[in-house]
Amino acid sequence: MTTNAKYVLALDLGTTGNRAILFDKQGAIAGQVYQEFTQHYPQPGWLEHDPQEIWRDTRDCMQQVLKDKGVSASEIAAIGLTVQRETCLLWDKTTGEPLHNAIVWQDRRTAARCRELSQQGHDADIQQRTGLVLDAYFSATKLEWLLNWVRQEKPDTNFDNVLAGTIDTWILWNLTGGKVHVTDHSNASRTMLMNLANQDWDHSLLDLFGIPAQILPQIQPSMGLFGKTESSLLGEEIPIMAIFGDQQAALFAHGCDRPGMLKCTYGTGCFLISYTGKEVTRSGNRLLSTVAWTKAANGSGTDVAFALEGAMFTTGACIQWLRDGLQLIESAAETEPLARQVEDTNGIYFVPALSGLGAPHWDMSARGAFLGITGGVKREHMVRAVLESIAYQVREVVDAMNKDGDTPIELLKVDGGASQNDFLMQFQADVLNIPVERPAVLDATAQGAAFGAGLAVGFWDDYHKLVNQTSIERTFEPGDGTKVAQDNFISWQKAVERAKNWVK
Ligand SMILES: Nc1ncnc2c1ncn2[C@@H]1O[C@H](COP(=O)(O)OP(=O)(O)O)[C@@H](O)[C@H]1O
Ligand SMILES: O=P(O)(O)OC[C@H](O)CO
Repeated sequence: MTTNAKYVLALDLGTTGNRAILFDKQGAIAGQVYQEFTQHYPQPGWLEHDPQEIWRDTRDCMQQVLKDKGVSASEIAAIGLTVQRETCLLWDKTTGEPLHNAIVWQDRRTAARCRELSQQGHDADIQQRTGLVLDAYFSATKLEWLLNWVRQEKPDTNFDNVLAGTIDTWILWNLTGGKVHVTDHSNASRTMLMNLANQDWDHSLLDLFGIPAQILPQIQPSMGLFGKTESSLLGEEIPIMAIFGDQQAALFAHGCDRPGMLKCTYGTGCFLISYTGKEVTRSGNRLLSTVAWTKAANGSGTDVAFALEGAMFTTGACIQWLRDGLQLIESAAETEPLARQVEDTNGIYFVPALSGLGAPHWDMSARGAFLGITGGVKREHMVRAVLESIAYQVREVVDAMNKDGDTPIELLKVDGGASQNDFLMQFQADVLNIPVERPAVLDATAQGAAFGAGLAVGFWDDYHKLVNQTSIERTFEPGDGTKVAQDNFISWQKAVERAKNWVK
């Protein structure tokens, strides 16, 4: 680390947009640049991203934030990278060209393949090995699909030149000028190809999905040196010192490093994660066992922290759909005043299953629905019903976590883009009947990546001091709406049952 290091640079590459954020020595945001990017929907239930667009935006955001703030590369101690998980791609290492768009975690094109694997009796074995529920959400069947597509559409492809990876691996490879092909344990644990017991690629699963081991990246601890940026990128080499899946990064930023501590991130989807300790904990209620983060142990080996997770696929994505699909609103922020203009939803319920349902249902064939529409329903009711449905989903996952754990959840720590919606947060506190605590820095994913990188490079030295200085901006206490919200939750669950198994 250079002596004049003043910042850590976090690259937070989400499903909706990419961000570069500078964090100063106090752990506060010193500057940021954000760019939303294109969602490609080639068929119903499919979703792709252009990997080159993600890389270009990442590079531009990085260069722009330095320029805006007049910061030089020598002032950056390290880079921390955090990404949307499971989304994966193949590329040619000689040309750097992707062979196909990246298939996004929300994409359901491999649902039939998952059902086939389930009929063949693979569920329990896959869950035992990976901690995950057999579902199209994870990378394994997406990579299988991509490989089959290449074999069919580009039969001359030389697979010795093909590399595979999740978004962290793709960006790391580009940041390092094509030198480093690596991922970290938190991202690898979401591929459905990593064995939780030894945190390495599971060869029987690679065989099952027909994935050649040599195209996969090496797996490294989440905190430690991954490589250095190519000097032409920012003027000087900068070490990349941390990589996390974005949801695990947020857990790290919230200081959740003791069993029972948990957080919920409200982004494109909602992800409730609870730190469980140094051993794998298994859920009896269809939650995922996953790696929280890892670091090289003193001496030898790796220290591994595990978590339980409830993943809800489309929450902020439904707000984007109101804006871009239905064109019912002009901005996400507008949902709050609109929802407040009406007393209730006028009897309608929204099922936010735009990409099927994740935890605790795991129904790949559920689809979104408005139920209970009558002639008096206005756009304000529809907007309100969408916001309420986000909170109801979180309630279902909190219920599942409560069934799994010995101690009931008494507080929900939140973050993410949609957590800035006060109406939603108050409704969340009401429907859970517990307080909801919102930090001043809503981008906990970026903060987690920065903290991991800064601690690994010695820019900061005390994790607990760092996370404790993050201030709470507001706590939402359960209010007058609690009884009604809880009654309506029961009706909403009935609506969800109607929308399940929709696509045959
Ligand atoms: N005020 C708001 N009310 C509701 N949703 C919001 C609000 N602001 C942002 N969002 C939603 O939050 C999401 C973006 O949050 P972010 O944490 O950046 O997501 P990601 O990391 O998935 O890209 C978008 O889906 C957007 O619609
Ligand atoms: O893009 P986000 O922040 O909603 O996160 C996406 C998750 O990582 C998908 O598992």
